[in-house]
Amino acid sequence: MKGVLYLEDGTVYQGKGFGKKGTSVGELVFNTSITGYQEILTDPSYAGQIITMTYPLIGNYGVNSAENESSKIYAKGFVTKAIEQKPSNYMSEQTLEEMLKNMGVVGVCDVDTRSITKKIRNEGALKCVISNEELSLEVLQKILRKEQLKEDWMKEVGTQKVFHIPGIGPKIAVMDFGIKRNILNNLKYRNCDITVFPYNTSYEEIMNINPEGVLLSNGPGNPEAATEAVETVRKIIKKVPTFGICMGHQVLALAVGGKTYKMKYGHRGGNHGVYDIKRDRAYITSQNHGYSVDRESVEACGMEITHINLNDDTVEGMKHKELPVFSVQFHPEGAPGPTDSTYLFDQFIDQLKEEKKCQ
Ligand SMILES: NC(=O)CC[C@H](N)C(=O)O
Repeated sequence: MKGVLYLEDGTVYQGKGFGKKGTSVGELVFNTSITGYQEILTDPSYAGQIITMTYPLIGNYGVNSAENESSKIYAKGFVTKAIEQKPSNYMSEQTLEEMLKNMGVVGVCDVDTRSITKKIRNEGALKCVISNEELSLEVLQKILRKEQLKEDWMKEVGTQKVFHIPGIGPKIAVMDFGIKRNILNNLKYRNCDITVFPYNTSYEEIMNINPEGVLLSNGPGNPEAATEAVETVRKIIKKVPTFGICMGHQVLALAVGGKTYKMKYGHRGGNHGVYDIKRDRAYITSQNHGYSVDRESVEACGMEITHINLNDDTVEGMKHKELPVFSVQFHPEGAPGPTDSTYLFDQFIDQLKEEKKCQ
């Protein structure tokens, strides 16, 4: 089966097809992780995107459903140099190709992923059509032109119904913009009593459960499209300690009156150095975002910068100067090592205890 990527600037990459037979349009991005392809694919924050892995050998330890970050793949396509068909891992249940077929994702391999990455780095994330259906370039071009990229994915990928995970610890309300399972696991591990709310839940409904803390999740799309959530978060942070992760961090920035912007090609990978200013420590972090918070805009709205990206100095974390409200752009639950930056979940829980003492 042949496979092809056709980019909006007319560039064509031809290779082999794998996964589901089909054609789809998305934003072409690259991820620099060496492992974690399964967590990457099932991270809902990739909705609408076509993921190119820069590491050439993908699929070598197979797939184990316990590692999924959600029950679906929201990405539109997957691109790798080589895909391993005979994984070696006693926990593997299926090959990556089988997973992509079962979950309906189009794959292309045997293309020069270094050249694709260079292209994205030079020109920014590009609109692209991925296909393994052997269509002509004219047809692909038409499909590419016809389809618009969506920006408000966060409104549909999260839970559609409120659900509760009982616990004996602090009562946490989660605003779900497309949450990764491991964020919930980190709260469960700390015994939290968790209620997860769909996008568009009103401030009143969230406050009805009397939460001790609110967690703003990760999620796909442009944070500026999450207008309803921004309004709700604006009210919440005045009343309840809040912790934002990735999209949650960006929504918080907008809620305090700051700005976000689209980066040229974003940060996606398990190897991004981040400096924690207060702890005077650097952490290797897991990341997946295409937007970023504008530093001056949030500093002018009562926020203090707590974390900085060591590659490009962008904002990686912030906290409110007066309220118990903080956030990070990277994924503390995505620890590339065993627990690297999970101290942030402890910081959140400690803050709730402090607040309780003061009441
Ligand atoms: N992982 C996330 O929450 C991503 C946030 C946002 N969609 C971005 O790309 O910047």
